[in-house]
Amino acid sequence: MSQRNLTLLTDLYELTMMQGYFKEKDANETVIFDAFYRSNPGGNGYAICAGLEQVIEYIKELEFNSEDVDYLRSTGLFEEDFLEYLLHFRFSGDIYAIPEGTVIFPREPLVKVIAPIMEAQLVETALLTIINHQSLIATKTARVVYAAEGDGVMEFGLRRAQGPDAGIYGARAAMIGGCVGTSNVLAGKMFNVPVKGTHAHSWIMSFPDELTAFRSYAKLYPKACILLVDTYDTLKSGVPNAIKVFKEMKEANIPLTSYGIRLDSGDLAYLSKKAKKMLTEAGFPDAIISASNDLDETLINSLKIQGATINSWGVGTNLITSKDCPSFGGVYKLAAVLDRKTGEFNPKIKLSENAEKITNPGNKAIKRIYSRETGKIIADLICLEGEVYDENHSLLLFDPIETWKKTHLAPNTYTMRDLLIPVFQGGKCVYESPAVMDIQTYCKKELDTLWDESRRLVNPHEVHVDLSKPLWNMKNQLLDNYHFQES
Ligand SMILES: Nc1ncnc2c1ncn2[C@@H]1O[C@H](COP(=O)(O)OP(=O)(O)OP(=O)(O)O)[C@@H](O)[C@H]1O
Ligand SMILES: O=P(O)(O)OC[C@H]1O[C@H](OP(=O)(O)OP(=O)(O)O)[C@H](O)[C@@H]1O
Ligand SMILES: O=C(O)c1cccnc1
Repeated sequence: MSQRNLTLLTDLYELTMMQGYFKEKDANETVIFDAFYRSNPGGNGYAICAGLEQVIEYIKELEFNSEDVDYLRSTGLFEEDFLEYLLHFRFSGDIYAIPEGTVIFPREPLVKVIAPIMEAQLVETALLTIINHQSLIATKTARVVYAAEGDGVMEFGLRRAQGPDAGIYGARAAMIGGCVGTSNVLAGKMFNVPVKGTHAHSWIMSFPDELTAFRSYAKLYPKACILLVDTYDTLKSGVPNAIKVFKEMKEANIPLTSYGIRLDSGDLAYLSKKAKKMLTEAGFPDAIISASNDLDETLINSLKIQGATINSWGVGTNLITSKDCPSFGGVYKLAAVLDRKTGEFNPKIKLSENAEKITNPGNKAIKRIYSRETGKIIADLICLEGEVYDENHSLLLFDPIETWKKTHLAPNTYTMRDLLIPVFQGGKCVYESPAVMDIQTYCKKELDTLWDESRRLVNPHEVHVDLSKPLWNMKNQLLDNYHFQES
């Protein structure tokens, strides 16, 4: 929540390293850090990035107050000159980021921080916790919404979220990923997104009988009258009583605009088909049949295959916790250090036994390449800042590991777009976050740029993320230099 001071929301080592930079190094040395992730969550073919607005709020409000400094002093780890520096600390650097709601792929920088090393180091933890959480939930939601094949998906997870923050910002991310509404009222207010809901079993149980409970609900909420039919017996009591109430509404000339039932237990395929038949025969073919009960994309997909007649889905636990894949795995790595003498960035690389974990050095940009004919993504190209491409020329892409795998794009058959946009310049925010519902609209368009092969839930086709020749050369040069030093 934006009013809180999140300045100390960091791992202790960021602060101990900051003090080290302050004392042992040129504290103002400008560096580049990249935030990126290594593999798509939950076996998905892509991810949706989310959380930038909260990162921006966090950076804008970064400020150590005297209580923060007193607390740090009490740890006994920090010296007075450093604590004094913290009292005047402000973020003064540049940040580039991929806008929220964009389809993203592994290894591409989602956020690039160019700042004095002490500042760039401090923001690592909060930036990652925000981006990792919201991107995870937005991606999970995109899968659930895909399985629902155009039916509305409501986010019902607050009660099962891992605490208030996960509930609030998870709801925000779920809206970005495509939910039609959330049951979370605070999220509705904070982000100006639709709030939706039905009623609980307790409502039915608090009345002497189910019919009276339904009648009372319909009287109060005739315009959004979804009745929960499984408290006692779905087909023998719940659905017949709901039909009775809908008939009474019809007879009283109350317009039946948004009305129907919610199933929350039992065999949802069987019950929905039976309920649909009963509602249709009673003259209510357009009644909404919504379902909930530990749903996720796999179950929704299975229910579709079984011919379930459900057309509205309430999804809680599995979505808000991303239960099958509980973390996003975004990391934040040093990519370059400015050489004050030359004014050039010296690229830095992190080595690993695992080729996937070797970082991409330098000051980078990302070009998204689309087919001019279909508008679909062909590949992403990570290149060095300043590389110039011309869509009127041919383009040769190659796999950065299996370099013999090449794709040749003929002139004028593709278009290119820069993914990273300026967010902070010299410490000043230069970007205004769109409204969440506008991000959702943008995200839907983004998802349309994926081939269906990359959207399918199981074993999706991986979109290629290639390196430009200059970046590939730089990376290999650094690897060679390292091995040369070793030998
Ligand atoms: N036709 C179906 N195919 C696959 N899964 C289903 C089907 N119908 C329901 N499910 C799912 O099976 C799981 C268990 O449902 P089950 O009916 O066993 O328990 P329940 O009726 O929810 O009992 P409870 O009253 O304790 O909630 C839920 O996740 C539910 O969504
Ligand atoms: O199953 P989820 O995907 O997590 O969706 C949210 C669940 O929360 C409610 O159940 P709960 O038992 O908490 O309350 P209720 O009495 O309203 O059913 C609702 O009926 C759903 O089953
Ligand atoms: O409004 C609902 O039906 C609802 C809200 C939260 C959790 N389960 C259901």
